[in-house]
Amino acid sequence: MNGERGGLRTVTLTASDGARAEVATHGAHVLSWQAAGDARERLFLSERTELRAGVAIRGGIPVIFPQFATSGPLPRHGFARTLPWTLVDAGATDGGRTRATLRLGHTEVTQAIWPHRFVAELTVTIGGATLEVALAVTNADAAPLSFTAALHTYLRVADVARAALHGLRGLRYRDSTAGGAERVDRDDALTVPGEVDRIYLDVPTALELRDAGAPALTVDMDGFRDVVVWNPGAERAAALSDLELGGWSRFLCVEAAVVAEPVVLAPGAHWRGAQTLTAR
Ligand SMILES: O=P(O)(O)OC[C@H]1O[C@@H](O)[C@H](O)[C@@H](O)[C@@H]1O
Repeated sequence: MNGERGGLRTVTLTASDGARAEVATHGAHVLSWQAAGDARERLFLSERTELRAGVAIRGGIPVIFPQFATSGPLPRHGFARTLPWTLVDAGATDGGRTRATLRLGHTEVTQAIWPHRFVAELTVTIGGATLEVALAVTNADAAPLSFTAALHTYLRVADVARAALHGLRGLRYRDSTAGGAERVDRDDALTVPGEVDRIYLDVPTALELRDAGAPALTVDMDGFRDVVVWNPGAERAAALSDLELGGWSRFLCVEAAVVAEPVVLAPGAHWRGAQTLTAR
């Protein structure tokens, strides 16, 4: 079902079991998700975010492509999150779930700053307790292309100070709050005492977010090797003009990512990465 939110066109997906998600064509951005039989909103969306063409949305699931953060010459986090995508398919799947696919290809605008021909597709599938978001990229050029990417998922929590992310113990991470210093996580669970900005490398297992105010949520990755965990903390959040007062305490970003080693695609080659959230 097509609609509008702010100044953006949206597609609302409703599965037969009542699961629901809203996706803006701008950025192929998932704005909202509710699991079947549970009215709780699972994603955080800032009350102060702008919803208009060309502007990055604070919350939901920004699609980061073809550059993570400032790791290259492109605008921070690439251009996919601020460009219009095209809805190419929506409807029920054979398994009784509901899905929508949006596409972004090269244009004069992208080629002016990133001289590659590509097709990116984002497929959002809901049903039961899960939301699956899959990013697929095809190199439509005669030369190899390389990119980094992430699904910058803002998971809603009641209070980030009482939330804990399990499954990272023993893994290496780059600490972006310490100039990218590499460390090994020795904690039973990641908690958020202040700013957290880490790139975990080669994450082999599912993660579980436990939040004192809501049932747990698991995050599964397929094709994405890394996981970025980010929360600005109170001090840095104060400088984010698109985040409401105290908003930082109501989310933890857990981002399926491919950052440490860029994906390199030969001409005609294809890559796919997916993140599945499951409400417990
Ligand atoms: O404010 P932006 O551009 O949406 O980025 C938010 C954050 O995104 C995270 O992925 C990065 O690790 C952080 O360093 C960054 O601050």
